[in-house]
Amino acid sequence: MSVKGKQYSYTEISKHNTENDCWVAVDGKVYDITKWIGSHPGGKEILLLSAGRDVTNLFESYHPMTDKPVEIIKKYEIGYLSSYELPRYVQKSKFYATLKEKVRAHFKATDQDPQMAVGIFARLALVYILIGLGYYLSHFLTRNLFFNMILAVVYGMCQSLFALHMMHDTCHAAISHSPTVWKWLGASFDFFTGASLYAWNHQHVIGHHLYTNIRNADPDLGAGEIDFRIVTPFQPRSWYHKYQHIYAPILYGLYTMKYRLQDNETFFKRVNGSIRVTNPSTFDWAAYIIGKISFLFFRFFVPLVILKWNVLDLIVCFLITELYFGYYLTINFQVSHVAEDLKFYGTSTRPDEPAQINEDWAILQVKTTQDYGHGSLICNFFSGGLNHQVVHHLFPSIDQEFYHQLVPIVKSVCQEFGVTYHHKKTFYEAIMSHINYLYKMGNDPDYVRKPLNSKQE
Ligand code: HEM
Repeated sequence: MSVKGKQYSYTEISKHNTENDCWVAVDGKVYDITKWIGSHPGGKEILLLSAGRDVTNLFESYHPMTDKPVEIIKKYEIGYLSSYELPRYVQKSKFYATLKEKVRAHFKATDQDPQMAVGIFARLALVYILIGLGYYLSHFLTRNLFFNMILAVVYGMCQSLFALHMMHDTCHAAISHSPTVWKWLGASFDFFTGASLYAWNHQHVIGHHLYTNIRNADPDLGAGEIDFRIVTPFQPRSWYHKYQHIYAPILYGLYTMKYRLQDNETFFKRVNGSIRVTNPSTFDWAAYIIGKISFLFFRFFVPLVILKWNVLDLIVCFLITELYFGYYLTINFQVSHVAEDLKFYGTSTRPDEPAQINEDWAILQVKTTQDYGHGSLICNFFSGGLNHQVVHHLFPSIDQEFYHQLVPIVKSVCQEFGVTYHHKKTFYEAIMSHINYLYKMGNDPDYVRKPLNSKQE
């Protein structure tokens, strides 16, 4: 058997996940890209995150403007992938290729660089100033509890904008072409918020974006058979789910606190929900440890020891900031994916052989995602462009400032291929659609849709 005809299981390729031994799988083929890592224009960090995995859809969605990677990777082919760790998409349509062609033509015609929007550095500077100012005002300005509670909200807002304008674009390599810029901006997220970008990269880039709304694969849907919410047709219903439209949105506030704790699992247990975590580098470890120390120092040591805050006042203000930050981020993501008319995929329990999703990856992104508030500068700024979530999922490495330009292109290709593009006029409509969905899933057993997994159809 020739080397290229050899079959490899996912357990075999998962062992090759270091700089000196790096394999990936794309479209059912296995590639040993160890020699290419140092030459990758997108940097070695993003390849190491992908190492030892099936990265078909990352490979397709992170090179939207060029076919060069397809040519290069051919040289490194060593065989075939014989089994899968996570669900795989068994449909391949011309939808994404057609869309990418039109998007490329758009950037060429308008002479714009998708990762270098005009306002990009001004926006970055603004959110860095805001997070510093938010911290200063909420801790140093006054000792009046009432004003401090208001300022705690302001600080929560500053952290949210920092995450949505800096961290989120950075994790998707959507700011500049420099892997060094992504690395250091990413580390500054750990420093300023105490949450790990390395953990987020696994949850969001490797998990959520590749397996959107697929039960037991998308980490944003929660794992385990019993969850505090029932949002997919594959979960057992419990009596308390009747009230999930009331309590779930309240619990969303705990998200950032839970997230910081979950970082520890990512680093020590090497798992993030359904996603296997690869070995963190010394840099990742340093960012994580410094992030936790700076969090404890700035959020507790400075106010309690240096500024001599009353403990109870600090706890109240700390919780307000955190709850606000938690709500802001979670609601932003939930209204885009967990709402009426959106699709969910998967199986009730994780089988030995994971689900085959009878769908094309790019089309699934459109079916599982909704936009809101197109044309509203307020929605655009305060959501970090994620009111154009469909475009973001299809082109994660394109800067958020371009999303609104791409919406008409995506809509026209959706129309051509008969795919419904979901859009709510306002944020209020989007949020109500999320709450209604929670209500219907919790209260109407008939609302549970037919499973969309090919294995169960
Ligand atoms: C495994 C084989 C891969 C090959 C052969 C490859 C090849 C390339 C090439 C040739 C470029 C330069 C593109 C240009 O000239 O515009 C590039 C850029 C890039 N790649 Fe990859 N790539 C691979 C995997 C990946 C994966 C899995 C990811 C995502 C997780 C990724 C993310 C990026 C990014 C972010 C850039 C930078 C784009 C820019 O700033 O212009 N690559 N890659």
